[in-house]
Amino acid sequence: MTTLESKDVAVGIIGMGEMGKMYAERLSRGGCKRINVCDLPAKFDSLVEYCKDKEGVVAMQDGHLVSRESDFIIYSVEAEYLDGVVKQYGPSTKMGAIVSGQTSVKAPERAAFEKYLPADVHIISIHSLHGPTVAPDGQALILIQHRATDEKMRLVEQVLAPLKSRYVHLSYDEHDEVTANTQAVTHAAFLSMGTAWRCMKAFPWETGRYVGGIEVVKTNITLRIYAAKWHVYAGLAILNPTAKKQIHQYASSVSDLFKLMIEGREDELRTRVHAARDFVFGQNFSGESTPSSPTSSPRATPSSHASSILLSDKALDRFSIGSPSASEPPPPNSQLALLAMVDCWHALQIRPFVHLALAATPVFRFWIGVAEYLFRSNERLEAAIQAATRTVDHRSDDTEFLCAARGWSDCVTYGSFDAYKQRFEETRSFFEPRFEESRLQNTRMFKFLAEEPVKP
Ligand SMILES: NC(=O)C1=CN([C@@H]2O[C@H](COP(=O)(O)OP(=O)(O)OC[C@H]3O[C@@H](n4cnc5c(N)ncnc54)[C@H](OP(=O)(O)O)[C@@H]3O)[C@@H](O)[C@H]2O)C=CC1
Ligand SMILES: O=C(O)C(=O)Cc1ccc(O)cc1
Repeated sequence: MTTLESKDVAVGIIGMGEMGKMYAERLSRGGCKRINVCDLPAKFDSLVEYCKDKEGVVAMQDGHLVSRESDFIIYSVEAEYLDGVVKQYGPSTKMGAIVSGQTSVKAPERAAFEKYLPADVHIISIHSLHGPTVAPDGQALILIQHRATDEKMRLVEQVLAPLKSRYVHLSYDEHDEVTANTQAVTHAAFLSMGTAWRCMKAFPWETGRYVGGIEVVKTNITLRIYAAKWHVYAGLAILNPTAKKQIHQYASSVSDLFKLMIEGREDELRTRVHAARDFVFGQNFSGESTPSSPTSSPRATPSSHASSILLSDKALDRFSIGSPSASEPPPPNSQLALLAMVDCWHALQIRPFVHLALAATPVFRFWIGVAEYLFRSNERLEAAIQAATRTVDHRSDDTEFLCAARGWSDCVTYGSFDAYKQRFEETRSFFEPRFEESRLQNTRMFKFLAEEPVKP
């Protein structure tokens, strides 16, 4: 049998949604000679129209035809439907082909592949750690060599080279653990902020309370998530068993800290927040550090937090949306969402900077960046702790935030896609009139992040 060279590999894509299209376009522009694609048979005519001006991209009626004619087949469908789609088309896979999946959660993908694919095909899964509107260049692309020779692995690396992504080799289990720690719990925080603001019945940048600096990141990313497809977030949270645990801990951290806040237990709050800070950011994180807390983990070594993003207020202000009318500076924010995030990482012994170096999405990079902005300054952290226990400016928002975090956690724990969709769409409708404006600012803000080197 002759060895297939990457230039002769016929790629197949089943599911021509946003990610499928992004891959087809990149591979076509990169010189891939043949890319067989399909979506649902009912959308065949529009797919033919789409393929017209794409060199080498061939529309097919269904996944049977794609599977029979392709050497490297990528399933790029909703996580919830993957099992059924692989069941349907998997048995038609060409003998000796490599089968892959783009799904954001791998446990169900692995189960479906092992169950339905013929024994004579190879399995190498993939996952681009960015959304379809972010250029893949330099972004992490996870590769999972599950049932394949090293030679097939090299072939996949060559075929995907036009994406110019940074390859990260993981196992299926490692993938799901890392993405639960990075994506799922991060999304839970932003989804909860969005729900809370919707329940407050006001755009956050118009209340005078979420203006400038890291508040800009919070509002922009929240709107970015709600403008995207709900099934992507639902799938990676509901179908990843590790994610349930992380999201539940996040809600518990929000609840624990909120109770300390409203009961005015400032010292206890400070001790807990400092312990979390010391674990995540290390005890000697800056010249302004307070003495280490007795409860801090001995495992918090400087090497575990080697990289930082170091956002600055001024850099972020220019990405604001709306025209905040507040004539006075906003009242200090209790920063419950961020305090709880770092507390959650501490409770679960998660080292976010390890994930940052390994396999971070752009959204996660921003989220660590804002956490770091708050936690690496004693002055800012102390202002948040005092605002949390001594002022009531953010109490209503924080009350809604707690309800929202619990609500998202329950929804994920119960595993209800319908409830998830309904929750998501209620908040999506609230923010929708401002999506276009925030899309423009998000594009600029993410470009800024891409150009800003992670500082050693
Ligand atoms: N969007 C993102 O940011 C990222 C997504 N991913 C993952 O990639 C996968 C695809 O996501 P994305 O492209 O965003 O989602 P989309 O909804 O845009 O695309 C999925 C496509 O698959 C189609 N489809 C469903 N069933 C079949 C079938 N039986 N045969 C052929 N096509 C079918 C869908 O049709 P219909 O809409 O009619 O159901 C849709 O067009 C998901 O698993 C997601 O988790 C990974 C990285 C990033
Ligand atoms: O960066 C994020 O977390 C996003 O929201 C975009 C995203 C969504 C799903 C993925 O599987 C990968 C990236």
